Amino acid sequence: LPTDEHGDYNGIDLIEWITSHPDGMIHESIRIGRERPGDPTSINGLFVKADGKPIEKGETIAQIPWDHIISPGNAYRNYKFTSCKAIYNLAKELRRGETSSKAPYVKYLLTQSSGTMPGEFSKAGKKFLTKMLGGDDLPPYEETWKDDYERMWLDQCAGDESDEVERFAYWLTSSRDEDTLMVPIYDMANHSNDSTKLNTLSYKPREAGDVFRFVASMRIEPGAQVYNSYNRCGSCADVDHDECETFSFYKTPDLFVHFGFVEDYPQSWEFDRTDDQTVDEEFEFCLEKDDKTGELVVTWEEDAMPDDEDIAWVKEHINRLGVLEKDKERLEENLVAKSNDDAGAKLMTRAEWDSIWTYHRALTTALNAALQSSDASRSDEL
Ligand SMILES: C[S@@+](CC[C@H](N)C(=O)[O-])C[C@H]1O[C@@H](n2cnc3c(N)ncnc32)[C@H](O)[C@@H]1O
Repeated sequence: LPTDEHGDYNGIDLIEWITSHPDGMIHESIRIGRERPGDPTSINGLFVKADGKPIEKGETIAQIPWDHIISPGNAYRNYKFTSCKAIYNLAKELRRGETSSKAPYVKYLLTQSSGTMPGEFSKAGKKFLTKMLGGDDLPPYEETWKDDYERMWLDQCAGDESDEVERFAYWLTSSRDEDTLMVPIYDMANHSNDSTKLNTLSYKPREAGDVFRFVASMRIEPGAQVYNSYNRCGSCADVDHDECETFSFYKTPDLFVHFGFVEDYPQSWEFDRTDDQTVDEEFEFCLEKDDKTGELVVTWEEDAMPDDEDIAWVKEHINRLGVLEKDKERLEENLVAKSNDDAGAKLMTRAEWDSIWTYHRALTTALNAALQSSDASRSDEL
């Protein structure tokens, strides 16, 4: 793959391929690469060149022709969110590799690592995540993550369990597609819902054959990162409906399931104390960080405040998560494989371990913030 002076992928081949099509366009100020060029620990994404012109509000960042998108073909409908055909088509292109008509994109996709989503974890990783969640007590709830691949791909799409390319394609679409479309360049934008950072809007093709457009929703300064929202217009978003062309109601735990990372603030949480569907036991809130004080602020969904039983349950989980953390060193010794090849039924990879503990921190923080906020509003009522 083409690289910059630091040896980081720079997407020049992708940009040339897209702009060589009459309908293709990439803003001249766009840079593909690492957040901190040359630092392999920093994330890959889309940026405005430090020495480039700003991208003005309303300007097109990227326009991707239909032929350059991996899609379900004529079966595409812009209101459909899943498609077996799309995943089969992606697997077909991945197999073609260099000979694919979409080779610059396919070659980049083939460099992506697998195993980052909880549903892809080793048996030991899944088991420990389940333990951390108190069985099926805390989100993400098991039915949303544990057997996703088996239910969605093997059962619903009649996928082949022994086909590693199909498996890779399935997980790639989980973390990169936009409602059944794999869209080059656009899929390099990382996620943020921070209103000072989220700087784009996206417009899907109305029908097969149309282009995909990615547009600046505010001026983006040289050096800044271009962000997309992976759960735009969800419950914590306070946005104009015109901005909900692409949308999702995923909450923070769902992003962890589908993308393998814990989003920064603002976050959205929903806890369901019982699995009895006939009783309304959920409580849900948005969690934001106050820019000035740095304090966390909880905003409760209307009619979704916790009651006394919920609060006792929250305390129990905070306590349980704390006890687990005290045992971290011993658990690490017993559960983390020295090399990824040793991961399996008994041992998990280092990356799985780290990811589970990042999520543990996020859960503990969210539960503590909920507890404090509920205590504060109760004492206000007295
Ligand atoms: C659509 S891709 C975005 C581009 C990707 N970073 C790349 O290198 O090609 C989605 C993946 O990027 C990563 N990602 C996106 N936004 C992130 C964020 N705010 N924090 C951490 N990782 C993020 C996650 O691994 C996610 O599964």
